[in-house]
Amino acid sequence: MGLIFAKLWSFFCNQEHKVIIVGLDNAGKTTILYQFLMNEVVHTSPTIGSNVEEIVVKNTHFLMWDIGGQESLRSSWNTYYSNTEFIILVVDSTDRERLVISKEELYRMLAHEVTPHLLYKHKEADYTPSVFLKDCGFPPRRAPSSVPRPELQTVEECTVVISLFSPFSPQDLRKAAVLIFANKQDMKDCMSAAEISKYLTLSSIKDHPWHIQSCCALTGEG
Ligand SMILES: Nc1nc2c(ncn2[C@@H]2O[C@H](COP(=O)(O)OP(=O)(O)OP(=O)(O)O)[C@@H](O)[C@H]2O)c(=O)[nH]1
Ligand SMILES: [Mg+2]
Repeated sequence: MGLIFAKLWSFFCNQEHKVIIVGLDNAGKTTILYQFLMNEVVHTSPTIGSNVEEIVVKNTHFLMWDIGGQESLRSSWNTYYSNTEFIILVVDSTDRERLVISKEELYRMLAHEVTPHLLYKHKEADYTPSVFLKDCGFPPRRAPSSVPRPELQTVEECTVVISLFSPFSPQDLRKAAVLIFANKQDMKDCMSAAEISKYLTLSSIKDHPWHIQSCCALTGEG
């Protein structure tokens, strides 16, 4: 009996938690990732695609995805959403001009779900369930290839189909907690976490746990 509990305990303790690190280009995401991993500042160049690292904190494993923040890459952030438990949004606290874009990206992300355009596309002949599931953010290996194309009319029907094929919810970020890093606090004239929180209207976020933290990725403070 004790052995079973021990096994269950180790199974849950060793579970991997998926974290995505998002934010505009130059916000400091990659610097933060490697500060977490190595307690060091690494030389970075703009991330094309993503970096992924596993970080273990007190026997809890986190799979951290650092996703490139350039404008052309932001439309593919949603391909990283499936099974995400934590979102880290990194904001460059000196970048007042683009805080509005960070805000737009934050709310676009939180509103992400199976959108009607997927349903519309589904009516096209070559839009197979595997393509549909892939568009919903599931890895290709989870998408069944041999099942016939179901006739889906509503978001609810899609949700049922997806729940049959995948353990994940199509609204992948629905339960994700959000941590906002107000980075570059070492810089003169940077905005405080309180200012950023107010501008991003974080208090209006009711359906996700969230927290804002000021930090400096260069020193590891915060
Ligand atoms: N002063 C200061 N500079 C920082 C801080 N964090 C990151 N930087 C610098 O900001 C620049 C961009 O950092 P990155 O970590 O590459 O930014 P990123 O968010 O990964 O950018 P993309 O990969 O293009 O999305 C680098 O020159 C970093 O050294 C910080 O806390 N303070
Ligand atoms: Mg980067």
